Amino acid sequence: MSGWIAPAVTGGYEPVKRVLTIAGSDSGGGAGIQADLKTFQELGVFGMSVVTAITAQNSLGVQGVHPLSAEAVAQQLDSVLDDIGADAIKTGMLFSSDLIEAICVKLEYSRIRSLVVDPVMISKHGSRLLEAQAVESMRGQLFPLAEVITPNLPEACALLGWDESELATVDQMEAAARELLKLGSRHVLLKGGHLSGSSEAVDILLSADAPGSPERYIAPRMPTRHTHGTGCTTASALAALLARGLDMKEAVRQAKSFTLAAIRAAGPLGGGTGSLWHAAWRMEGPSESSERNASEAELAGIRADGTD
Ligand SMILES: Nc1ncnc2c1ncn2[C@@H]1O[C@H](COP(=O)(O)OP(=O)(O)OP(=O)(O)O)[C@@H](O)[C@H]1O
Ligand SMILES: Cc1ncc(CO)c(N)n1
Repeated sequence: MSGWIAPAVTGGYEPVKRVLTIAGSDSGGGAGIQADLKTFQELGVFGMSVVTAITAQNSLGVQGVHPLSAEAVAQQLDSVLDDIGADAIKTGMLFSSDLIEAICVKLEYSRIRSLVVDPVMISKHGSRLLEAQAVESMRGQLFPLAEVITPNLPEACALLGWDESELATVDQMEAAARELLKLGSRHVLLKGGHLSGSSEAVDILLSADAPGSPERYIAPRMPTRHTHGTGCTTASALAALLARGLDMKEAVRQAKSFTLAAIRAAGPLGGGTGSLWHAAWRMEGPSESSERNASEAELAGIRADGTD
């Protein structure tokens, strides 16, 4: 709690929540730190950033990756956590085991409860954003600290050692979520954006409190190629909403809805995969209402099915 009361996106005044992203910079502005900070601002929390790597990146791909030293990352973390503090933290591109180890030392010490780990590995264009040998550090050291991990399908396969053909249906997604939960996080949100041949975008939430009861979140799949930054946006929205005190199921519902609105409004910036428009949710809800209630306004189109 920051002790700072400010105008809230939901109307009225609220204590300001502090949310930190630990991630890579995307020069094109669509993913990484840039997507995270835009999302935080839209969802009414105070955004902060610890940069792990600079990428030279645009809609066509990743042209360069320049990691920072573990010392530079640890120093940024100290600067933020020793003074300002954080109500939630989201991690994205962490690049190497050296960086993961340095980050885990600080996170263990800070005892942050709402840690959202987006296990970023490979960009949509196929560039490595996490060294292959760092996958083990992520699984073994970072996941047990996480409130929730948010892998996409290729990341889930890499984490479990599965072939992608073994993760091609929603039932297989539920089986994968059960295996991912064994890696030590309190929740798993397995994102189905990469599930081909489906008219729906289905995500699975599984909680350690109810490991036999997966929850399906179902949205219409937007027929667009402009999806750069969907994963970063979902995970940072989740961190912002958890910081604001929503429970996990409601936070997932609203994070998915926020991302869906941003995908719907995404456009052709550059010659390749365009980026999301993070301000879109403002236009989709009943903006005439001063009691702007995201759980109704932003949820048009999202279904949550308990499948116990
Ligand atoms: N075309 C689409 N229409 C609707 N929702 C989508 C679409 N593509 C992805 N999503 C949703 O966006 C969210 C992010 O999922 P996705 O699997 O794309 O993440 P990702 O692969 O990690 O993204 P990134 O490219 O940033 O790494 C999920 O909730 C997913 O269901
Ligand atoms: C810096 C960065 N983080 C995450 C992603 C998601 O793939 C990306 N493309 N770039």
